[in-house]
Amino acid sequence: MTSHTLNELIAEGVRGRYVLVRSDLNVPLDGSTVTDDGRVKASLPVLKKLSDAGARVLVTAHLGRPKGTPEDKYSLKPAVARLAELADFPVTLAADTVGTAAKEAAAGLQDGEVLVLENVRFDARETSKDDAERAAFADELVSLTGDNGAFVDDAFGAVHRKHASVYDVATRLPSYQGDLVHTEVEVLRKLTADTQRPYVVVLGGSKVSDKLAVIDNLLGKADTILVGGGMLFTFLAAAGHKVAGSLLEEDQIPVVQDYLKRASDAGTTFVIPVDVVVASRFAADAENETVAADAIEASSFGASGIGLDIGPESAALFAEQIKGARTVFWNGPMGVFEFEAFAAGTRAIAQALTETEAFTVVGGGDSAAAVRTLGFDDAQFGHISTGGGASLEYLEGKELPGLSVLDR
Ligand SMILES: Nc1ncnc2c1ncn2[C@@H]1O[C@H](COP(=O)(O)OP(=O)(O)O)[C@@H](O)[C@H]1O
Ligand SMILES: O=C(OP(=O)(O)O)[C@H](O)COP(=O)(O)O
Repeated sequence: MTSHTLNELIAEGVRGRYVLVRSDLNVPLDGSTVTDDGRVKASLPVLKKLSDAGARVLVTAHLGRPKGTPEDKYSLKPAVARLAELADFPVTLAADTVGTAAKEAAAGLQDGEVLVLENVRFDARETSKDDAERAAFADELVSLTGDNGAFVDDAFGAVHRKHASVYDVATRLPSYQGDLVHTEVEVLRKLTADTQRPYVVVLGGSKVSDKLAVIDNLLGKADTILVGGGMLFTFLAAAGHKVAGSLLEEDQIPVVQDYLKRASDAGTTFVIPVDVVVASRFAADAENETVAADAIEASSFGASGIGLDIGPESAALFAEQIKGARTVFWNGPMGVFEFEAFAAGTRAIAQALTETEAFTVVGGGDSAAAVRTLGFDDAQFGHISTGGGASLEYLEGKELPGLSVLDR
């Protein structure tokens, strides 16, 4: 199956037409400062193409995980300010998503102008499991496009989400694949069609249950899974160890125990950290010490210690696996890399990826941000993907709602 492309839409003619574009502007922020603008830069080419062709562009995007109601800290303002700085075409942000402000701004849009609607997740219907609720929100988004609108999905990072702005709008408008989605899918398609072994998957980050879910389908596909970041504590707990105040999803312990049981039959080896950097509290200047992974509660911080990075022995163990691999996929920082004291594990893994002969893919908003803020260059990796969860689910072989809905 194939999707229609942005170039086809442009060839059809878009001057004066409203084109709804789903972009991924979910950038990491420090207050209102964008700490990595990778996703903004990646979203720019499609918006420019449409603007140059004279379309009236309406952009939908999310930031963070607000609870279905407006919250200033999840406003798209910083991301859109950065977009406007980088763009050589007019970009503005509507004060709401489908309310009076958005309607008025959309109605006044001129050819070649880009209007970003406020965070779609400020409306609970965006992520609702109820089809009718999502449909009602999608109808409101689509109504902003008049009677000759089109939809372009360029938000690769969100193609695994069956959300109104990703999925439902595509069932209502002529829909096209954006160039970013196209490029990302091409790289991952080649990777899955011809995976060179050993195939090592490195998992970390803080979206623990999301990432644990993908392991199910990676068993048997990956030769080795290196477990770091927030999810490592659920693995340690599954092995019977205490993890003090570290990030733990207790309800996931049986899931992990099941994975550990099935792993050897499936031909997949898990490598779990042997040491952990434990902090007195979640802060950049927290006291910290490195302890054995099975003795987190024996650190001087006792039951209140929080594991914020993998230790140096674990990093060396992981680096060795990466060096012996022929394909490496990495999603999720090994620790809280935003704090220098807890960035060493992530830095060591990034370094190992730059030194291996393997084809390397780094996926995820924060993972991409980590390699850049730690001083690495995009060119040192095979591919830096804007989507972590999305690329993992693609590699699992799962059908992604945001992609299949574009298939004709
Ligand atoms: N041990 C840990 N405890 C808490 N948070 C962690 C830990 N290790 C990593 N993180 C956090 O995980 C976040 C990134 O997670 P995630 O969103 O899953 O990654 P990505 O965006 O690359 O998919 C980072 O902000 C990092 O600080
Ligand atoms: O940041 C994102 O995904 P990622 O952390 O898996 O790379 C995407 O913007 C999707 O966000 P979501 O995981 O809140 O749906």
